Amino acid sequence: MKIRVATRGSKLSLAQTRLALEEIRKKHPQVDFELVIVRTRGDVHQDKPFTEIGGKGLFEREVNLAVLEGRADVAVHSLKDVPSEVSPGLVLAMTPPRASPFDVLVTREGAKTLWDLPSGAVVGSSSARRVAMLRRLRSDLVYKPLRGNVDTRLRKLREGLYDAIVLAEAGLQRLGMEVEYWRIPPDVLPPAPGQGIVGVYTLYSRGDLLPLLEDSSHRETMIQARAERAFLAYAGGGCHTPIGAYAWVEGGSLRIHAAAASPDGSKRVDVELKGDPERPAQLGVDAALELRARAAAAGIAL
Ligand SMILES: NCc1[nH]cc(CCC(=O)O)c1CC(=O)O
Repeated sequence: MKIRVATRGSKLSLAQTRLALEEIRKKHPQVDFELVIVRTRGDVHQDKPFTEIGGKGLFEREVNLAVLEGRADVAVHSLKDVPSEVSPGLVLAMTPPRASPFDVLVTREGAKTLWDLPSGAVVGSSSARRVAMLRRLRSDLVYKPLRGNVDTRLRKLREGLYDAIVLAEAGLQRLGMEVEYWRIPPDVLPPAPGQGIVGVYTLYSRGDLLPLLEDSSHRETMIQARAERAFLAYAGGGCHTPIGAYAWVEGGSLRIHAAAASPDGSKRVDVELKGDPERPAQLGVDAALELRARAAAAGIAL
């Protein structure tokens, strides 16, 4: 049996895709894979703002098109980059074990904390979530947009364009980068829903593939993925709303922490709930509705 795998061709995408395929192969050594590398508009225009080339999630949709058009059987994504409404017809069928869900601060001097940066220091990030949540604690720092792949971002830091940058720990781990950093506690900066999770998507109708994918999937990661994705779908955040959520299993129950902030960081609301690991989507929805109510009461527009 051969599975055609649609993926972006960046170093990080290929590392993530390889990880997912290795996980499937552990259970199903007879399966062969063929990569279908999709060169998306996001790979061609690295430096333009998202809004100019079609908005967040566009590149993932271009990869999904290969599945929808029958040029591939599955599509592999970094879950946090998949828009809240996934392309119609596709289901999340498999996730390898999650890497770190957390964000890290990399400064030019190494592993310095947010509180070690001098007033006026320039922090690079294009994420509304990262900027708003950090601005809340350090409104005296200067936040500047920063795009590009992980290598590019680290290069811009080394070149002195920034004093510090914020990255996903998962990206650094998967690329095997040896950089010193400070892991930002999740209560300071709640992760993006799905951060650190790789998702393998296929069509609902692929009854021939779904069982094979499902039994290669890492159970706890899939529970986290379902809770965080349901949260995202119901939180109603546009791509520029600073929201974060992280679900984890602890002592037999499923927990979720979610937060929303105003873009300038002046307001923030948090929600922590416990639920049944057998019903992860329910917990995600509950957390989203509770967060929306608290955000509305605090005057934060979601
Ligand atoms: N938006 C870019 C992106 N998409 C996925 C990752 C790696 C982390 C992950 O797999 O969630 C990154 C890099 C980053 O945010 O620093």
